[in-house]
Amino acid sequence: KMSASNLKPFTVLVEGNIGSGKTTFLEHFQQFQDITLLTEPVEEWRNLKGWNLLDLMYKDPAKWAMTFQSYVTMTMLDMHRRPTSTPVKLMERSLYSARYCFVEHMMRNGTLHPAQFAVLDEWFRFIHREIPIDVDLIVYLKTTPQVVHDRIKKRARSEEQCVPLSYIEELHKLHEDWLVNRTFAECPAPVLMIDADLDLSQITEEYKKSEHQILKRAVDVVMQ
Ligand SMILES: Cc1cc2cn([C@H]3C[C@H](O)[C@@H](CO)O3)c(=O)nc2[nH]1
Repeated sequence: KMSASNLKPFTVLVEGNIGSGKTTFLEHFQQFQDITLLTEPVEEWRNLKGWNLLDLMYKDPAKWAMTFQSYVTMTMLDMHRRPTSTPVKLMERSLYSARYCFVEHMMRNGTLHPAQFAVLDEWFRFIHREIPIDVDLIVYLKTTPQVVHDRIKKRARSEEQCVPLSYIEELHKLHEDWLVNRTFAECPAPVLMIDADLDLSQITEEYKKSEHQILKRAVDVVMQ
């Protein structure tokens, strides 16, 4: 029974590298009224009381990565905890990709000082232990670094223009280790992989496949 104030909607995390088409994927599901879409709050990261934390972070990572990632953590927790009245909730990225992809990368490459990493890691562990975060499915938009690097250039989001291919490659490897190889971190839900290298015209077929899986699983879960 799909109660109106749905306490535990079927929650899907949409994960993938920068430029992998997450926002486009979410927009595809706007056609369904039974789904709440929560896109990544990039605009909040670009304007917190007038401060563009995203730009500050890209311009001087050593100085601003900690500030940026701690604000990202708060905005992600806000999204996880957002009550929805629909039976299905799609979220762009998560506390998990925040910790296992971005923070992990910034610690490994020395952008985050070990003491800063320790604080962010403790925040993640505390939240993970004390606050129920429900995830039922992860849709992984799998891409190759060169393809998304070209898209980032085309998309021309100003803050990202200096992002080197090496950064995209490292983020790709962390997504693969987390969601595919399962080498270093827990995966909180089953993973549905989508070939997101496909360009817009071809990818709608790919989305339709996931549509069936998402809506079918959602019905199974909610009708239990
Ligand atoms: C959870 C999470 C999302 C996220 C995005 N970003 C960056 C990558 C992109 O340039 C931009 C929008 O996704 O923000 C980041 O540095 N750290 C993040 N952590």
